Amino acid sequence: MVTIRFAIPSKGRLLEPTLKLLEAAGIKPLYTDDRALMLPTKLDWVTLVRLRAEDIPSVVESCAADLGITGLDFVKEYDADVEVFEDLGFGRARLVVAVPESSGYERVEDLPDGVRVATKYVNIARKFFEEKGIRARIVRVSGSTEVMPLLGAADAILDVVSTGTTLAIHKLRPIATVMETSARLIACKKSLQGPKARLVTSIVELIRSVLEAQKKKLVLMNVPERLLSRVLEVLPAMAGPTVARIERTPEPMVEVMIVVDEDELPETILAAKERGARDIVVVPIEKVTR
Ligand SMILES: Nc1ncnc2c1ncn2[C@@H]1O[C@H](COP(=O)(O)OP(=O)(O)OP(=O)(O)O)[C@@H](O)[C@H]1O
Ligand SMILES: O=P(O)(O)OC[C@H]1O[C@H](OP(=O)(O)OP(=O)(O)O)[C@H](O)[C@@H]1O
Ligand SMILES: [Mg+2]
Repeated sequence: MVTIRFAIPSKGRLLEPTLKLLEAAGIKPLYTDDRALMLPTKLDWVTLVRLRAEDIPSVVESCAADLGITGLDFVKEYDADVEVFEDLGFGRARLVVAVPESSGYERVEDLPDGVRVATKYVNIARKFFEEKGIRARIVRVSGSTEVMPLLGAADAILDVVSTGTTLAIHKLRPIATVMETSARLIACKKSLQGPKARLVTSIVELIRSVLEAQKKKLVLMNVPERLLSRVLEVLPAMAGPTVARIERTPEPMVEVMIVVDEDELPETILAAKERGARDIVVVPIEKVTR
């Protein structure tokens, strides 16, 4: 039997949202065991492999795992030649260069040659400073980066920022954004051809169907039949809506059912209500398969 290996982060920020996404897509581990690094799933042709997020790009590049979920930052850091699919909507952050508030540096261009930059993104950092024409000395760390300037072990850092709290606590100020990152689904290019292609593609589709569903809601509303055409005017112009007659009401009523993008939801509901829709119910959608 052809089987697929799917690499997922073994810990940290990406772990929970990854498991939630996979579960929604129907890829659920048969059991949980913190020590087990390979986990069979309900789909007997998919095995999950638990790896450090930063090791996933190279493991997927070599096809040792066919698919993986990791941050775009690590794909870039390891310069992995993998297929990168869309944003999964979590693990969103920026990589920034930050300096001590007291340093007086305002821009990257102010940093002198020989500046010591602590980071775990050593390749991204080298490239960034090279392109800026600054001869930086990269100090490799594997965590706790923000404390390095306070210790005197570095003059600046290049690290992940989301709320900015960690920078602020350590009296650091961002002076440049190096890249935006978020969690991505990645695949080995060779697995997208050949005997595994159909299976790998079907997992990509399963995950896409969950992502697409997250952006949409099913909206149900009751509308007096005489106001129907006015309500329909303000509903998004996708395929549909479905209109069903409601039996045994004092005045003729219909139920209108439509799928609406989350972004358009508030205006759609308000406008429909203004034109006479009532009992508006919004229902989450699990999957959208086309
Ligand atoms: N504060 C944050 N907000 C959003 N995403 C983040 C944040 N910190 C890290 N990430 C992203 O999470 C992914 C995993 O990062 P990392 O390997 O540092 O693991 P972690 O979740 O921080 O756990 P640990 O550092 O304990 O190993 C990376 O792609 C990174 O960009
Ligand atoms: O801008 P903020 O919201 O403060 O987030 C940024 C922090 O988040 C990450 O650390 P994490 O919490 O993953 O801990 P770690 O240092 O163990 O990786 C990252 O390394 C930063 O330190
Ligand atoms: Mg971290």
